[in-house]
Amino acid sequence: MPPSGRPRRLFIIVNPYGGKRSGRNIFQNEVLPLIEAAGILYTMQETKHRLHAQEIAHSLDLRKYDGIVCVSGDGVMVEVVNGFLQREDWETAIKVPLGIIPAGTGNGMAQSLLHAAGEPFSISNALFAIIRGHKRPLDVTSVVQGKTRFFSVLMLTWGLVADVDIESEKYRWMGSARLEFYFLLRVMNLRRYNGRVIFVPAPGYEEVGEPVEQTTSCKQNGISTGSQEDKADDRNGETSGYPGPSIEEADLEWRSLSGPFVSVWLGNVPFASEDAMAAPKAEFADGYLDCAIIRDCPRWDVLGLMFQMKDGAYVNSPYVEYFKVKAIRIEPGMRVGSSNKGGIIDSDGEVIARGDGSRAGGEAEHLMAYGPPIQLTVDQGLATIFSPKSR
Ligand SMILES: Nc1ncnc2c1ncn2[C@@H]1O[C@H](COP(=O)(O)OP(=O)(O)OP(=O)(O)O)[C@@H](O)[C@H]1O
Repeated sequence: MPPSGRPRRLFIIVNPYGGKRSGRNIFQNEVLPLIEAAGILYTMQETKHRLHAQEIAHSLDLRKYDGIVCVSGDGVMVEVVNGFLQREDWETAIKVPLGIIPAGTGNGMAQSLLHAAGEPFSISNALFAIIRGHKRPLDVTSVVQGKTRFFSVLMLTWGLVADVDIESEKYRWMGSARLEFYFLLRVMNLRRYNGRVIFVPAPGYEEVGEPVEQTTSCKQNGISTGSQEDKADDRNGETSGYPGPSIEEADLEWRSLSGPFVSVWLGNVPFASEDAMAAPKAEFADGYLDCAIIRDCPRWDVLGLMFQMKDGAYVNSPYVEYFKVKAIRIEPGMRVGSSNKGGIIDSDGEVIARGDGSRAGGEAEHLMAYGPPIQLTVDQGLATIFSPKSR
């Protein structure tokens, strides 16, 4: 990379399938002319299937490029992060700057970056950020259950939001109205999930929830902690690459909130999509996750909260508990009134656990089981992302 920080050589991954299937057009008509005018050399590759971007990021010769740009939704960029962190040379790989040109349904990262710099959401603004070469560090969250890991840079949802996002897929023929339609259906028949979240609060949030007696260790809960022992297991076992941050249980003050929950939303960046500011106080590299949790809430108030999502004002409601954590463990339970129906846990658009007894047509087996605890730990500023210069 030249001293100016401007990239000279980029690897560009285009998802022709995401969003309105416009990735290829956006690349040809909006990205290519500006990349060429800026004198940037590039290699372009279209994704051919799910997890293709992860495979590319896992095997690419990164010495040849100053950055990897995704013309896609958030999902493909998250695959790239996971591919980087599964490499033997993950420590170098994860420092390769990522760029995002919004071409998906969920464009939360692009909107978060542009909004933070006071710039309107547009493809050209996202592209200028990459060409200018400004960068910022980005937190990476390790989502862990036993020896299974997923790396997230955006969010994790359990309860109402995950149910609406995932279960409304069957109404895709409605276009974007499917989300509002299904949300209304869910509000009229509001589900609440039993369970508990335990967490290490960020400074300033030490009073949230109840203190937890530290008698159960992560190990007993089936959580791999990134300890020396786990790192040895990783070397011998199926996992190579980044083992996740190390957390020393005994030194941490854990607190808890018990369900039932209507919605649990954990965010690393402010926007979940172009028009949903789910975590208004989230920062890219503060080393914390923002939690917005709704427990008891009358159903028509839930509806009101959704109308205040655009600018993040919903977090001021007395029905929303909003706080920051360094680590959080979700212990997901069954729906209130049911002994066998659990919910959905979705991280960065990927269903990672599903306890509702169904598997949508063609959906791959889920990464994690619904029921055992799932732990999230944040690694401050581990990744790097091209970003418009902050104000
Ligand atoms: N050629 C392809 N065929 C099918 N799926 C693909 C292809 N290329 C990528 N994918 C998958 O498409 C999914 C969504 O991609 P992307 O991140 O671009 O959009 P999104 O906004 O997250 O989701 P979507 O627009 O599909 O709702 C990813 O899980 C990715 O693995």
